[in-house]
Amino acid sequence: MSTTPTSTDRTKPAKRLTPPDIAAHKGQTPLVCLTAYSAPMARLLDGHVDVLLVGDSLGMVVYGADSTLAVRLDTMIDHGRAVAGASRHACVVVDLPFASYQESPQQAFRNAARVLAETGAAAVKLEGGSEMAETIAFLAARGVPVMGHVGLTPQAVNALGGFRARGRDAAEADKVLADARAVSDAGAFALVIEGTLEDVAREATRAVTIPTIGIGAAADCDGQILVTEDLLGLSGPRVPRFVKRYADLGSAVEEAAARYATEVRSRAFPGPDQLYRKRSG
Ligand SMILES: Nc1nc(=O)c2c([nH]1)NC[C@@H]1CN(c3ccc(C(=O)N[C@@H](CCC(=O)O)C(=O)O)cc3)CN21
Ligand SMILES: CC(C)C(=O)C(=O)O
Ligand SMILES: [Mg+2]
Repeated sequence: MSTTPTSTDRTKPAKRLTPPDIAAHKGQTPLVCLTAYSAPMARLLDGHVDVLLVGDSLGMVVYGADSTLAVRLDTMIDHGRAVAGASRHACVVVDLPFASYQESPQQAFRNAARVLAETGAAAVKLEGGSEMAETIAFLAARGVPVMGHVGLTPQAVNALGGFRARGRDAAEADKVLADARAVSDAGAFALVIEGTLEDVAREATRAVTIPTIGIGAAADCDGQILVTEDLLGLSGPRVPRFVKRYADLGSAVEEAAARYATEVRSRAFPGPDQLYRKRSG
């Protein structure tokens, strides 16, 4: 008897979205993108998103640093492997961390190749515009799909003087537009535009041939991304303006911890169901 495969059929591998599938979304329905750093989160999000980004924001969100600068390539690879292994539908993209690609196209290729080979992810993301065009072309020509990232580039926090929105004056607006064009022309398959004035992000989206993925950018972008912990209420009281909270899991975690603490102290936990006892009778 033959059976019709359904989306819940786990006997066949699901067709995972590829970088070319993502690129084909230019001007189509918005791309849904979220960050994931762990296997359980990847499992929960995978059926709902097109892209899972293993972002170097994990340095701030998971490891508590005040910038992304100290994140190591090995850390990105460990988290990338967890996310790629626990997902089957989304296109998994891993951020190249600070100082793992800025030195030369050769350095970028060596480290991006490790990411693809050791994680199972399909693509890397790197920050920067015209100054990274040569590197993006070098990787793209050698089998490494690249997602770009312009506007507010957190790895340049020291050069930018803080996590502040870009494109506020004419010179900055021109720079973001030129960067977006350079990344697209260099052969990136998609482009994150972060923390950029709405008009500028909208114009950049019109100016490039690849999908733009906004975060604090514009609803007109070809997709949107947020840090998952931010929208779940798990990343602290102060979040960037561009975050919308869709749940308050922080409060749920605190309430669960408080109930557990009460039950341990009163010896209500563990109860009979949580203990190994000889069968009676
Ligand atoms: N949890 C988290 N969410 C993020 O979106 C995120 C990270 N971490 N870490 C890496 C980068 C850093 N990002 C940030 C961090 C802070 C602001 C921020 O505080 N912005 C202020 C405006 C500051 C100003 O203009 O002076 C804001 O109110 O949005 C923005 C982006 C975005 N990325
Ligand atoms: C916020 C996204 C775009 C990112 O680069 C990250 O999570 O590191
Ligand atoms: Mg990042």
